[in-house]
Amino acid sequence: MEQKQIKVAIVTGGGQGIGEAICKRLSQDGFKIAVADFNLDTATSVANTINDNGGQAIPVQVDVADRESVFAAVEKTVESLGDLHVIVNNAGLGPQTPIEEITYEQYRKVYDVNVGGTYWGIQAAVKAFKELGHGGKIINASSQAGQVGNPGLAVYGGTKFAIRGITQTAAKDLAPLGITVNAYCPGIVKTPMMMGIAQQTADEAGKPFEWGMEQFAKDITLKRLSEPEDVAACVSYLAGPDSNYMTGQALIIDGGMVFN
Ligand SMILES: NC(=O)C1=CN([C@@H]2O[C@H](COP(=O)(O)OP(=O)(O)OC[C@H]3O[C@@H](n4cnc5c(N)ncnc54)[C@H](O)[C@@H]3O)[C@@H](O)[C@H]2O)C=CC1
Ligand SMILES: CC(=O)C(C)=O
Repeated sequence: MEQKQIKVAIVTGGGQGIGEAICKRLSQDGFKIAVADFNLDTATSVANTINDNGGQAIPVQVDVADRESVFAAVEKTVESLGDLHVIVNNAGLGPQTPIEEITYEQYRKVYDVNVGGTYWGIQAAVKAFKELGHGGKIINASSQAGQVGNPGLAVYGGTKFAIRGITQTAAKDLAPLGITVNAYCPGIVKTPMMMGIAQQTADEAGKPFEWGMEQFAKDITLKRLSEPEDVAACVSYLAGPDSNYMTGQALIIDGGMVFN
């Protein structure tokens, strides 16, 4: 029987929402976790909860839009936790940006975090995997909004389509190094980001919050909003050994958002 080896994962945007659920789930799966977030307070709170529950976690402050900051976060993870096997490039921004009102600043900010953060996370992880002398798993956050156009989300959706393309390309580039690269595409998940998008949509139409959420939730096949833990369960599969022969894929969570 194969010996269970303790593995190490870094999760960006781990301080709240989907990233927090991923940190907690991968800890339950036996990973040591670096909870990496722009917000050190929330990262520390998530790491403390994991440690209080018998896991091993450290908080790491990172700005994923800043290449040096991402490399430093990955280096700190390896120094503190002894290894690195998985990076989850989860941090993202999702503002509503009606097409005629997109500004240069909005476009730059969202692309720097969502797309830049994915490039830098991939590069920093590859450097660490090479130095450690083994392969690894890179997991990127796309979205159902990276499969189909969503109203008012031209900037965000553009980044999430880009992340699918980067995932496919990196999978081919990195396969010779024993590194797999996959993405997860959540539907509509109960997190602060999604609440913000629904509120902004409602405000722009002069309608209540529930109407704003319904614009995104009406096509969900399973007829309920996704919990962050639903997404974390899929990421658990991508981070674990059962997905070893899978690369370049974008795992769609609630296909109904896409196939309706
Ligand atoms: N909530 C949803 O319905 C969906 C979310 N997603 C994706 O899942 C990922 C997580 O989303 P949520 O948990 O909903 O978001 P959220 O807004 O609730 O949490 C995002 C986390 O990322 C951190 N963050 C933001 N900018 C950062 C930066 N520059 N450097 C480091 N950390 C930064 C924030 O501090 C926060 O803790 C995002 O990539 C998002 O695009 C995809 C599909 C649906
Ligand atoms: C936030 C998001 O990814 C949506 C609406 O698909």
